[in-house]
Amino acid sequence: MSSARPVPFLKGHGTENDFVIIPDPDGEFELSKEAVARLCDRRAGIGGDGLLRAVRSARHPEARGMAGEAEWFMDYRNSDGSIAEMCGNGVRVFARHLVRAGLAPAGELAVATRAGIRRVRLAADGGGVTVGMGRAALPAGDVRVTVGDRTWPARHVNVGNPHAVAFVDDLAAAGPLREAPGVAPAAAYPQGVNVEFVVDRGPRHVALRVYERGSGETRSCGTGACAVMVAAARRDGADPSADGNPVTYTVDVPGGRLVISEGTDGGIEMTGPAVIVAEGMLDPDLLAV
Ligand SMILES: N[C@@H](CCC[C@H](N)C(=O)O)C(=O)O
Repeated sequence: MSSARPVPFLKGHGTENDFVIIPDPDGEFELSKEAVARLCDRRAGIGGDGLLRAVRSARHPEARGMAGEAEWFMDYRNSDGSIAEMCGNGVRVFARHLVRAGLAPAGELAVATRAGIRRVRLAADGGGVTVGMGRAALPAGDVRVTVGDRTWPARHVNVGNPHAVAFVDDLAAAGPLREAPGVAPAAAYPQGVNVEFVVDRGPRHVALRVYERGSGETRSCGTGACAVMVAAARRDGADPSADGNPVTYTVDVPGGRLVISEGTDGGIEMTGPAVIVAEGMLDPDLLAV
């Protein structure tokens, strides 16, 4: 242990997509890729699908321009230490942490992310958390997802981060997902991609498995669930901005359930749980890797 002070951390999850949270209001910590991977390691660290660093927007170069609207910046990292634009489950957990720690009032709060500002609604005493996830973009062009000798057509959906959504007959058909599925054409996703496999469960009710860029298969992905909702709505002929009616889908993930709506302005809202399960102190050497 070095002479540096221990560093506070928390652990939380949203539909079992789990995160290490590092409060860093003044942006003091240089978190290397290696340090994040170590913290997210389930044996050598705390363990998590990703890491959320809570920095005041005014103290982070990527968020300074949003500081007037959003006091806090969610610096999100995948478990391999790579940076991502946005995390839908993470932003709910992030908001839960801020309110629980008295750093933001319950009600509506704006969070700065690399994909822009996200507005989150939550009560002080727990319950579901609702996030305005912005609009989805659906770039044209055919995309295909391959696992072993199976290939499925997929829909390219961007909800701040990139997704390939494949409708399948059976979630087990994707196999154990120990490796990233193949996605073609690679040029469609120059920064890599998150892949969702989806089955129908009933009218406007789907279930998914996800292989996340930078984290592998996880128990849930909030942005992935939003991408799936939009892909399912378009497949089902529902386009709220063209039809004038909002559309709501229930999206089951291995770790729980998310409810997702697309409004007539194209804005997506996601509601789901956000739980803090532990807090403690880290050996500062872990951050210095
Ligand atoms: N689990 C997240 C998504 C995290 C980022 C993703 N792996 C990426 O690299 O884009 C979610 O809940 O949205």
